[in-house]
Amino acid sequence: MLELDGLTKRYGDRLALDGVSFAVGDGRLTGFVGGNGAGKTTTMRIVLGVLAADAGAVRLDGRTVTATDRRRFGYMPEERGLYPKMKVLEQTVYLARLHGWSTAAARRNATELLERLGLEERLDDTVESLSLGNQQRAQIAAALVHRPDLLILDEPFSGLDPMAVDVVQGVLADAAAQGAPVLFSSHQLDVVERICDDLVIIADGRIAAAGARDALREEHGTARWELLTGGDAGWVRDVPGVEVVGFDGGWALFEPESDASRQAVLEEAVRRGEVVSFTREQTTLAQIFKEVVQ
Ligand SMILES: Nc1ncnc2c1ncn2[C@@H]1O[C@H](COP(=O)(O)OP(=O)(O)OP(=O)(O)O)[C@@H](O)[C@H]1O
Repeated sequence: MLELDGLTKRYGDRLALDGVSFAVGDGRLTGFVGGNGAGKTTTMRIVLGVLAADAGAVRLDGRTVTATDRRRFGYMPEERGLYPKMKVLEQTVYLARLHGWSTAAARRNATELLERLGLEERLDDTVESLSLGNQQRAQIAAALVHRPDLLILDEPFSGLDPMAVDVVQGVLADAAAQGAPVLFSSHQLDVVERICDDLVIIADGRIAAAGARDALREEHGTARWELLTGGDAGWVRDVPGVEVVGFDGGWALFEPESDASRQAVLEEAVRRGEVVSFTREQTTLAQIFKEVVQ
C-alpha cells in the first residue's frame, strides 16, 4: 500500500499542497481528481521523488519510500517524455533495458504491450509520426513495460477515443489485478467514475474526499427515487408524503418523506400497470465533486 501522509508543498508564496494524506491500496485503481491547479501533478511528482515535499512522508507498505523502491514504479508524467525521433518499439525496449531487463525479455514485453495497446502496425514508426492518441498509447507502454510494482499516471486518458479508453482501462486493470497500487489523475469524471475502485478528490491543495467509489456514492447519495412507467406518471404528485422534483411523461423523480411513502408510490404504480423501473437516483461523480469542492 502506498501512503501519503501530510504532504505540504510551497512554491514561493503559493501553498500548493496543504497536508495531503491518502492511501492507494494494493490492486486498487484509484482515480485522482481535482480542478486545474488543485495539486495533482505536484502530489504525483512528490511520490515519484522528482520533487521534494516541504513536510510529510510517502510510505510504501509502512516504510519510507526509497530510491530503490522508486525504480520499481511506473510513471507517466504530465509532460510526455518520449524521444520524438526514436522508433516506438526500439524506444519501449530501451526503457525496459534501463530497468534491467534482458534484450529478449524487454522485446517480448514491449511487443506484447504495444500490440495490446493497438500499436502493432506502428512498431517501426517514429513517435513524432504518430497521432496524438497513438503517442499517448506509446507513453502508456513506456510507463508499464518494466512491469512496475506501482503505477502513477498523470492524465493517461486525455486525448484518447472511447475504444482506446477501454483498452487502456484493461491494461491498468490488469496491472492492478497483479497487486499493483494504481493512481491516475483525470479530468474526465465519467471515465474515472466508470473504472476506478477508489477515489481521491483534491481541491486547493487539500483532500476534499477520499474512499471507495461506492461508499462515497452512498455517503453523498440523495434520498431521491426514480420511477419509469409505461403510462403517465402525473399521479405521483398526489401520493401523500411525496415531493415530485422532476417529471416527464412516464418518468418521475421524487423525494419520499419515509420508506412507507416510497412504497406507496411503487404499489400504486404496480396497481396502475406497467412499471419499467423503480430505482434510487444514482449519484454521479460530477455531483459528488461539486458538493465537496464548493
Ligand atoms: N513550478 C512551479 N512554480 C510555481 N507554482 C507552481 C509550479 N508548479 C505548480 N505550481 C502551482 O501549484 C499549484 C498546483 O499545481 P499542479 O500542477 O500540481 O495542479 P494540477 O492539479 O496538476 O493541475 P492541472 O489539472 O491543471 O494539471 C497551482 O497553483 C500551480 O500554479
